[in-house]
Amino acid sequence: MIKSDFASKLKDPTLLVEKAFVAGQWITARNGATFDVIDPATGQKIAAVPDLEVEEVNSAITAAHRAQKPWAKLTAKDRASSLRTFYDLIVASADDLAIILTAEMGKPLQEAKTEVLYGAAYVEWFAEQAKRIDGDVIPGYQLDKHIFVVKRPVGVVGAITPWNFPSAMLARKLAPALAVGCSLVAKPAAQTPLSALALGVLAERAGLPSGVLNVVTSTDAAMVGSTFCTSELVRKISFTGSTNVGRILMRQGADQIKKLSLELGGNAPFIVFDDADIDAAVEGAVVAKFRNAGQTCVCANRIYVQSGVYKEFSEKLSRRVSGLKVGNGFAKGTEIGPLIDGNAVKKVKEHLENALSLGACVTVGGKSGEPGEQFFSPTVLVGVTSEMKLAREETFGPLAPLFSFDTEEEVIQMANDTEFGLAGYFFSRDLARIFRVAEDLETGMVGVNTGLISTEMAPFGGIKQSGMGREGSKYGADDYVNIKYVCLSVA
Ligand SMILES: NC(=O)C1=CN([C@@H]2O[C@H](COP(=O)(O)OP(=O)(O)OC[C@H]3O[C@@H](n4cnc5c(N)ncnc54)[C@H](OP(=O)(O)O)[C@@H]3O)[C@@H](O)[C@H]2O)C=CC1
Ligand SMILES: O=C(O)CCCC(=O)O
Repeated sequence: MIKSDFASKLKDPTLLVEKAFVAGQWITARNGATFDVIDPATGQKIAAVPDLEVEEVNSAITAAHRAQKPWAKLTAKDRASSLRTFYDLIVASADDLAIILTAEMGKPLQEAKTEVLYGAAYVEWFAEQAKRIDGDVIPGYQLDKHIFVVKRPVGVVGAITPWNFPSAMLARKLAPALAVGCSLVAKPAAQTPLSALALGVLAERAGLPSGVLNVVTSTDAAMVGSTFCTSELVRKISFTGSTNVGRILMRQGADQIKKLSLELGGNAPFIVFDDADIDAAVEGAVVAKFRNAGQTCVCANRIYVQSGVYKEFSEKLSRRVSGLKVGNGFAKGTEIGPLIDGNAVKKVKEHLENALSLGACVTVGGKSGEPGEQFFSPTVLVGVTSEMKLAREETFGPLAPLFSFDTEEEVIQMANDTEFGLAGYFFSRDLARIFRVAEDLETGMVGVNTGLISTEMAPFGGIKQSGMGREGSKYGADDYVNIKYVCLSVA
């Protein structure tokens, strides 16, 4: 049983479950194995969930397969109505879901609530879109030929989600999948299974038929991934996480030409031109860099500042960052929570030390271990160059490195000099430049004069090694349907 403090804060304690959700049943592992969920702020165990094995993952896939066709046979309006009920339940439980999220992942409570509502917005959006999975009629190539285009659900979807957005990343996969008539088996990150299980509770309450949504928990992510990829019943994998694991899934899915959506790592450039509103650029940089303590795939990883405003921008950003409050996500006013684990802290330290050894200087931050082992103070680095590790690798932590540049041409070349292409940001007031740079950045998403681009209404996704497919918007359903054309001969 859970005895942690956070559990006593819940208005509805039944949202906190320590069982997996398979075929409409809340199950333990057949061999009784469990694994611990740890609060990254305190290092304390907060729950233990089943450590499922391959047989149980296959049971979930079979259940999803059994449930899928009857679910797809419902009218779009009926599916929309179930999703709308699910959305209403998520919103009604947002405070509790945020508490669970902060406890397992560490982000500040207010940010956790924002994430829960952001995820819910995908459910609402796709409840609306469910009724708009329109086909087409194309003029025939002969007088008797009539060409109808219909969109059919791909079938069972295997979804693998990361720890950094444990609620929203699952919501934005399950919402389009269920809206178009797919069923889904979700595997949340082992570090953050509780938010996904809580969504399972609400899906059940919303009356989603058994097996339409399953949540399997396991420490053997490689087993779950390969089971999804090799099962003939799973027709599509939707993954958010590291580029490395994305590659593994692509290789494993190759034999069956598995349909894939991959939302992978980024190395986002954030550019401040001489003509920018510097105060707005500072605010944009704080959001783009320090949201979720820098643990977001769209976080600014490389901040390029034109030489004429470098001093002003670095001073203003350093001042602003020095005011950010670091602490336990449950503490009032906390803006930066802990990093997810010791490896995350190690990576930030490594990037920092490498940059310092090559000549960079810290203007603010640079310290770890306060108020706990997994905390890292928000840091600004000046004198950064492209030889440093942080220019090539995603830091995934609260480290803001400031590069200097002189010309637009030079910065576009620097910004695009990466195998990643997820998000890019820039600040400028020159309209012609805005169009040029927005077109020239090799990324799937561009924020102009803003550091926040995430919304359920826009197509989220990357190019190059940042992945394939889009989540959200009217395009988001495309990844979950097959296009079929019917050629009808009526003379
Ligand atoms: N695009 C993004 O949003 C994210 C990017 N990242 C990047 O990746 C780095 C490492 O983070 P990490 O959490 O290790 O990311 P991973 O890619 O390892 O984890 C993401 C998800 O994939 C699962 N997974 C791990 N290995 C496999 C496998 N062989 N087959 C199938 N699924 C697998 C994980 O399970 P489990 O947790 O149980 O191991 C988790 O559910 C970060 O520092 C960051 O740079 C990380 C998270 C999100
Ligand atoms: O880091 C991620 O994988 C998700 C990005 C969150 C968002 O802004 O949608």
